[in-house]
Amino acid sequence: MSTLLAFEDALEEITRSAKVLVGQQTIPLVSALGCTLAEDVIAEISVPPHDNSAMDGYALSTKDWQAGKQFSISQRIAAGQHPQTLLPGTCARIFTGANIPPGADTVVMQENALLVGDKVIFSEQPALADNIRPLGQDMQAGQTVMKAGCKITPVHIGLLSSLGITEISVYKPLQVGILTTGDELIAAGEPLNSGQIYNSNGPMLSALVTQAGHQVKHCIHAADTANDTRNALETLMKSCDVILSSGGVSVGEEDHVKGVLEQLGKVHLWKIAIKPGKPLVHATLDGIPFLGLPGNPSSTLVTYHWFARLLLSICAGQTAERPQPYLVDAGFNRSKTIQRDEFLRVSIGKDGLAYAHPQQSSGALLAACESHGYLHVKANTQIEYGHSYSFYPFSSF
Ligand SMILES: Nc1nc2c(c(=O)[nH]1)N[C@H]1C(S)=C(S)[C@@H](COP(=O)(O)OP(=O)(O)OC[C@H]3O[C@@H](n4cnc5c(N)ncnc54)[C@H](O)[C@@H]3O)O[C@H]1N2
Ligand code: MOO
Repeated sequence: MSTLLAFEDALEEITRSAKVLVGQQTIPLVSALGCTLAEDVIAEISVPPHDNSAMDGYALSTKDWQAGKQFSISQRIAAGQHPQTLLPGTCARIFTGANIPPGADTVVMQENALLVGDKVIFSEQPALADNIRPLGQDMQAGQTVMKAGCKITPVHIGLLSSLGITEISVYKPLQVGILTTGDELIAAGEPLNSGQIYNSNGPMLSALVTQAGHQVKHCIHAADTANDTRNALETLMKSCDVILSSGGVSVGEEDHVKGVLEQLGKVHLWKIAIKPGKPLVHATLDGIPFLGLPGNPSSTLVTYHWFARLLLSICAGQTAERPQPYLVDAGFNRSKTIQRDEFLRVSIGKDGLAYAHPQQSSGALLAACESHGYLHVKANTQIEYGHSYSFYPFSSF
C-alpha cells in the first residue's frame, strides 16, 4: 500500500504540467455553443444602453408631483422610439422598454394612475427612479463579462448577443484518442462467444469526451499483446492531442499498457490510493499527455471523472474546475476501513441522507446509473450514520 500515491497528490501531479494544446479560431457566436472562450470578453457598450421603463405607465419628474394634480400627457414613447425632453409639469405615456425622456426621473405603472379625460392623476407620491432600469444595470461598458476558459452555454450566447457580438474567439476542439484493450472484448452488435464481453468503456469514454466538448479523433481497440498496444498508441500519437486508454494497466502478464508506455515515452505515476481506480497510469508520449484508466468499468468512470476530465479540460483551454462537494450525512454505518480514498456510488434519500448502492464492485456499471453521485470517504475512515462526508453529484462532472 505504501507505494500508492495519495488521491490529492495524484490530482496535483497529473494537472501540474498540463497546458493548453489547442489553437484559437474566430467563429460565429451562434455556432459557439459548448466551445471554450479563448479571450476575455469586455463589454463595448452598456446594457441597457439607456435608462428605460420597466413598466407600461407614465414617466414624470418627481418634483412636479402634487397630490390631486392633473398631468397632461405631452408625448407618447413606445419601445424603440427616441423620446423628446419632457415638457416641465407634464408626463409622458411610456411603455416597457422605452427610453426615459430627459427631464423624467420616475415611472408610475398605469394601474396606479387615474385617467380623467385626457389628463392623469397619480394619487401616490412616486419615488425617485421607481420603475426605471438604469443605463448599465446589467453590464457596464468596459466591464469584463466573460473570462477566457469559460465553456459557452446558451445563456452566454444570449448575454453576448445583448452586447451586439456576432463573432467570438474560441479554442479549437481538443483531439482525443481512445484506446481500449482486452482480448475478451467485442463490439456491441457482434454475437457473444464464451469468454467474451462487450466493450462498454470505449463507447462510454467517447460519450464522456464528447459531452465535455472535445472531439474523439480516433478510437482503437488493441489485443492483449505488447505489439498491438504499441501499434495502436503509435497510430493515435500521429493525430491526437491527448490519449486515454482503458484496461491493461494492472500487474498481470496480459497487461501491456504500462510496459509499452515505458518504451514510447515517460511514465510519471502509476497506482493511486483510490477505490475504484487503483492502477491509473499517467505518462507523456512525445509531448502527448496520456492517461491509462483501469479497465473495470466503474474504475474507468471514476478515474475519467476525477483525473481525465480535469486533464482534458486544461489541455482544451477550459478553466479547470474541480467539482464543489456538498456535505451530506451518511444514512448507514460501515466499520470496515481501507487504506484508499473511496468513491462510493450513493443515492440521496428523501430524508436527505446518503445511501450506498448495494453493488460497489468496480466491475459493475448499473450501480452508477442508479445512483446520484459519489460519496468521498477518505482513506482509513469509518462511515458513521449521521456523520457528514463530501458528496459530489454526477451532474457536477
Ligand atoms: N494481482 C493483482 N490483480 C489486480 C490488481 C492488483 O493490484 N493486483 N488490481 C485490480 C484492480 S484494482 C483493477 S481496477 C484491475 C484493473 O486492471 P486493468 O486496468 O489491467 O484492466 P483489465 O485487466 O484489462 O480489465 C479489468 C476488467 O475490466 C474489464 N474491461 C476491460 N476493458 C473493458 C472495456 N473496454 N469494456 C468493458 N469491460 C472492460 C475486463 O474484462 C476485466 O474484467 O486489475 C485488478 N487486478
Ligand atoms: O481499484 Mo480497482 O479500480 O477497483 O478494481
